[in-house]
Amino acid sequence: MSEKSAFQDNYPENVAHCYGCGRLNGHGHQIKTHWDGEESVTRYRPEPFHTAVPGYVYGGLIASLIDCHSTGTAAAAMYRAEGREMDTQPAFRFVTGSLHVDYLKPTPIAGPLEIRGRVKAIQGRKVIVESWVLAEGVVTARGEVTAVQMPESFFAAALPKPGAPTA
Ligand SMILES: CCCCCCCCCC(=O)SCCNC(=O)CCNC(=O)[C@H](O)C(C)(C)COP(=O)(O)OP(=O)(O)OC[C@H]1O[C@@H](n2cnc3c(N)ncnc32)[C@H](O)[C@@H]1OP(=O)(O)O
Repeated sequence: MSEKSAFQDNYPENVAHCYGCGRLNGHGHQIKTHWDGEESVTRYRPEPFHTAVPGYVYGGLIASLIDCHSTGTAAAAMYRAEGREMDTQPAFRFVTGSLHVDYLKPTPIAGPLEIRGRVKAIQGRKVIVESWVLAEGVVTARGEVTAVQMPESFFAAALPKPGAPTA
């Protein structure tokens, strides 16, 4: 992996459609996360339609940014722990087990946001990541995600059952 490529650019194609972080989801946020020393960092510019109260960002977007920033950080941390590049096999794939967000201050919608994360613990198949959202250097939200390595059954469950009606 080049130092410049984002964590999400290395996700295998079959997990690259996530609304928050999938590079193959044209309707999604397509966040890009990198290491900055021991911290991970994502920069994201909200759009006017991400409004909660005029002038401020919708909390669901903030939760989504924390979520995908943190699951990406979890995956990158597991590669780091094994001394492996993110484009090597077998791939680590993480999903959200739990997502907690504290909204500390209204988040201004004008200007870019920075999401920063730090790994609190790696425990077996689980990585706990603490993340912060900053607007103009001020922390407006804090989150904690327990990311769990995705079991293979996750893929099987997503496949339509033979004979099942389609929407
Ligand atoms: C890197 C590529 C990533 C690309 C996609 C990123 C998308 C990320 C953002 C998302 O939106 S993901 C979608 C939302 N999340 C889900 O739909 C997950 C639904 N839940 C599940 O599929 C399963 O419950 C889960 C995979 C999370 C856990 O099932 P397992 O059968 O693997 O759990 P298991 O019982 O073996 O527990 C493994 C460890 O995780 C812990 N754990 C399980 N569920 C948890 C939970 N919900 N919260 C916190 N911890 C949890 C569990 O306690 C245990 O810890 P310990 O080893 O310390 O005992």
